[in-house]
Amino acid sequence: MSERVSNHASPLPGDAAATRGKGGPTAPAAGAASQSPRKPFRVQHIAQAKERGEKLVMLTAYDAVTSRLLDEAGCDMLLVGDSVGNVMLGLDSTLPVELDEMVVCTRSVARGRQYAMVVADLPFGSYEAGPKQALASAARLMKAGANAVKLEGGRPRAKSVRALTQAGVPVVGHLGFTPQSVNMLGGFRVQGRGEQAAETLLRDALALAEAGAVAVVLEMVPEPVAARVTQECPVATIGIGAGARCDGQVLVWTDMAGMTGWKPRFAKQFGQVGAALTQAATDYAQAVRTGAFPTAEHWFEA
Ligand SMILES: Nc1nc2c(c(=O)[nH]1)N[C@@H](CNc1ccc(C(=O)N[C@@H](CCC(=O)O)C(=O)O)cc1)CN2
Ligand SMILES: CC(C)(CO)C(=O)C(=O)O
Ligand SMILES: [Mg+2]
Repeated sequence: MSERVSNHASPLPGDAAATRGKGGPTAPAAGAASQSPRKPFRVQHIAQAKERGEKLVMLTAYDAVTSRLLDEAGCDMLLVGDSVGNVMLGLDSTLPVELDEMVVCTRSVARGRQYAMVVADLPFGSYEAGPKQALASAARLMKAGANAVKLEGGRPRAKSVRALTQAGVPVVGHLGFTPQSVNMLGGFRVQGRGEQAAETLLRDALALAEAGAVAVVLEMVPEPVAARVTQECPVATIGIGAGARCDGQVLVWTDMAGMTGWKPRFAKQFGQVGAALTQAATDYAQAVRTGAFPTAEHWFEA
């Protein structure tokens, strides 16, 4: 059985914590005798998935603890998104996020996972000046443990995508609504509506693929347009608010897990982790105040 299929087998069976970190990245999961062991998801598996019609699964992650949990869930790729600005830093856009901050998050996520491929966003201002700047910034993310970088934009980025690719840095593109350009795009709006805009989007995707991009994220693109790009573009598309006919899907993990009250319309809550966390903290607070915690098992005798 192929490597790729094994990545779709259920994640670490049994007690994942017990097997974690003991045998290195290709260690077979305990009790998986009939299945081939899960192997690290690598760049060639992206093309393999598109070819076979197997969906790519990507979530964002910003720290080691979350990285470990999402890796155990069987995610193919973890995106260290500049959405860390919105989600973790309390900002209202991704623009203020610094490369130094992305480096810290990337290092944390890379340490937390075992199998998932780590893709790190190049933040606003760290690559737009051209291939030299893009390579210098990407190198910092790769040294921090990223396996690929993501950058926003189409044809104007083609030269940089080529330079990074030739330097050994896999690049994921990002088209449609590109949050770093929110000021130019005039708000959080669907992109690629209308024949001409759709054509532009397709040309941008083809240019990124031609320049060596290994995948392209499509954000807030009309469903039929994303489907057409997916069909005509030789590299995998990963959609967010772009319909089900993309080669894969990505969501911001806190949106997916139900950590916040607000979420974009394109996100779905697959759990109520926010409510669970609040409940746990409420129980803790009550236990402290009533003296129910700690008890002897949590303290030390002389
Ligand atoms: N947490 C969260 N933060 C994010 C993203 C995310 O994925 N989730 N992704 C990036 C930003 N992208 C968006 C995309 C859309 C919106 C948005 O505000 N959408 C409105 C309006 C959309 C419309 O109809 O035009 C809605 O109701 O869904 C906000 C940030 C970075 N920050
Ligand atoms: C997931 C995605 C594509 C949303 O804009 C992203 O780039 C991020 O989280 O930073
Ligand atoms: Mg981003």
